[in-house]
Amino acid sequence: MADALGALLVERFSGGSLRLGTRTSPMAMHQAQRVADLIIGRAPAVKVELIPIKTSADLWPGDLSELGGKGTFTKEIDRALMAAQVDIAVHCMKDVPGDVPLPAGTAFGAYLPRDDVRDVVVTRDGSTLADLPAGALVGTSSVRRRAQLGLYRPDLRTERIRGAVGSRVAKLDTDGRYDALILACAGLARLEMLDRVAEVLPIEFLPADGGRVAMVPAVGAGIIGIQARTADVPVMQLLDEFNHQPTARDMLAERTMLHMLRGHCNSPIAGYATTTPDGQLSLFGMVFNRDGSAWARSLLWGDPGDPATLGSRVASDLLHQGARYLITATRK
Ligand SMILES: NCc1[nH]cc(CCC(=O)O)c1CC(=O)O
Repeated sequence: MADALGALLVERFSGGSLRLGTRTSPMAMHQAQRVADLIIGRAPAVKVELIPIKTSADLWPGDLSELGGKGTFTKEIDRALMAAQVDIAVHCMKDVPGDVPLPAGTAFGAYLPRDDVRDVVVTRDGSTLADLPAGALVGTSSVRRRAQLGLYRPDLRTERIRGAVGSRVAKLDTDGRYDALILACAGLARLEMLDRVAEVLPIEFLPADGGRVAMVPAVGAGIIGIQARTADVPVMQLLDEFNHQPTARDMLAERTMLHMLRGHCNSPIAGYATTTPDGQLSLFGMVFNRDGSAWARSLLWGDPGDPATLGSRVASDLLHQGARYLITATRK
């Protein structure tokens, strides 16, 4: 069979290379290389070039909420994509804002199969959260993680820690300030640092589980999305071949919920969709106040053919429970 798309891509990039925009951290570069390898595997005649782009979030050492919040991880890359300085952009979906529309004329054409969604505990000596005494200091910049720690372990203290994942772990090891970090399992896996995982946190609180701290994942956790210009037909067709349907379903359910909650980047919102063994799509959503002492939660099932409806049902349920109040109360 003639490879029509292959030929189309060769023609499209005959004058140069397919340029892939990415953030510059080791984790981002690893993800970008994964996407580059996929493209090279599919269309070996097309040259692929990684274009590392520093975003305002990477350049700003302080609190992200002071930077204006919206899209600090994506703004500069969005701009390069719209100006056709890059042809695709690779993002952690967790970092793509839910309260602003995607830049006009761009869309996520592919989601790669979802990686582990769970958060993990990293300590110097491998001790778990249960081992940490009252007053121990946990490093995390995530309002979602802080609220859930507050809900289950209000005796622990938390403090913001920023920077690339590898440098956070180095800081934990060397400066003795933090007793533990909470990080994404997927990020550590991409950095080949899974040996540092002291405890994988469950995504649900189960008394039978010894009452361990639960961490409902962030919307989009473990999902790499590939964005392109919708008018760029050959590229959009290529992305469509890479798109993993079950992951795309999860993503649509979770992000519909996030849009309807109008969550800003500083709102403690968690959401996790998955296909259950009986073929239904489930979505678990939670919204917290800052210290986790107040929250709303919803778990609903729906038709896997219509993830958006499930997302909006869970959002409505959360809104009926006062989610909007929780979100506005956490806005700075
Ligand atoms: N906010 C940073 C960020 N964005 C995505 C990941 C990990 C990979 C993922 O969940 O997609 C991380 C690191 C972390 O939270 O520890």
